[in-house]
Amino acid sequence: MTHSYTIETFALCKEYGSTVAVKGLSLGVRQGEIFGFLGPNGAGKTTSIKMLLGLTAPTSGSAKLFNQPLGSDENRARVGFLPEHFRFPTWLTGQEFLQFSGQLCKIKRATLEKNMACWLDRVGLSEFQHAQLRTYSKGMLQRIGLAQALVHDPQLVFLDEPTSGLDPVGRRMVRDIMADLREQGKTVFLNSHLLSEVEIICDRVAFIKHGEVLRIETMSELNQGAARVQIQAQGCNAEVLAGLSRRCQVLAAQDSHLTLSVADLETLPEINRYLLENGVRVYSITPEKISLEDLFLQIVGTDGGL
Ligand SMILES: Nc1ncnc2c1ncn2[C@@H]1O[C@H](COP(=O)(O)OP(=O)(O)OP(=O)(O)O)[C@@H](O)[C@H]1O
Repeated sequence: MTHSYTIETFALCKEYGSTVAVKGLSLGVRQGEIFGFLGPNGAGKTTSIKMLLGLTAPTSGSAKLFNQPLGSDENRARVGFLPEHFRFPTWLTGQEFLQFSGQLCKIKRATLEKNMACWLDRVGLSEFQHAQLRTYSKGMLQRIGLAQALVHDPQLVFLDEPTSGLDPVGRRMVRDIMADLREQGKTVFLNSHLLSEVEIICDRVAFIKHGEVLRIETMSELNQGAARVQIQAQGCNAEVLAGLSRRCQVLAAQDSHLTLSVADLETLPEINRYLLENGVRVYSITPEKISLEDLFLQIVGTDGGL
């Protein structure tokens, strides 16, 4: 199956003096996916986004957005960006701010008017559109920042910690917006430390550390893949345990409690059948999915990135 890549990077590097912020980043982000970009503090996530946006030049390597070199004028209007630390023009009202952002992308006035009303409503700020941004709360600024990233109807949006400062309702709103964008065939590049949210919404995730991609995972495969399994059963003798070990990894076996590690949840029916055929009385089989947080710590380590 061929994929059309919205983002492709080829050994992208960025050095600041002796600091290597990004070290040979190579990845492809497909059109219509929500791609999570995960890594510890200082891993090079923001620097990578800045290079992709043409805000800072790579030291070496290259990248393409929509099959065009970085920084092309044409791409600028196709891309939206919500930075982590936005310096908002606080003297503007919410509406003026969206108008200004939309005008920078040179979209037609009538389209901009329509999009502004739509996004102000979607982020729950219609009522506050005529108030200056200086009067907005942290969460309201985050909401208007998101509307700003989307008001020109971009094909690709970079969201850097979009839910920081948002209440649970706001977080759900951001997730729903991302899901809608995907539905419309748009691409979302999400930089977030909130792994419980990433887990729910992303299609694929890249783990980076010290400016390098350590691993790329497909979330659906992760959800169906390896798991730890707790089994309550009676009658498991040494012979049965030896047979089990040929089918999966037996992590612990105590009295009537077994802990197994399986490479694929698909092996569970076979394990159940094997136990029953050998006279074991099975009371429960409970798979425990490996959380994205566990995987993050496993791949990136617990030492942090700094
Ligand atoms: N303008 C700069 N000048 C010098 N060093 C920089 C600059 N910007 C980033 N760095 C360094 O590059 C490395 C990567 O920083 P970056 O901000 O990309 O990390 P990050 O993954 O976004 O981190 P966080 O999760 O903390 O936001 C860090 O070591 C940082 O100190």
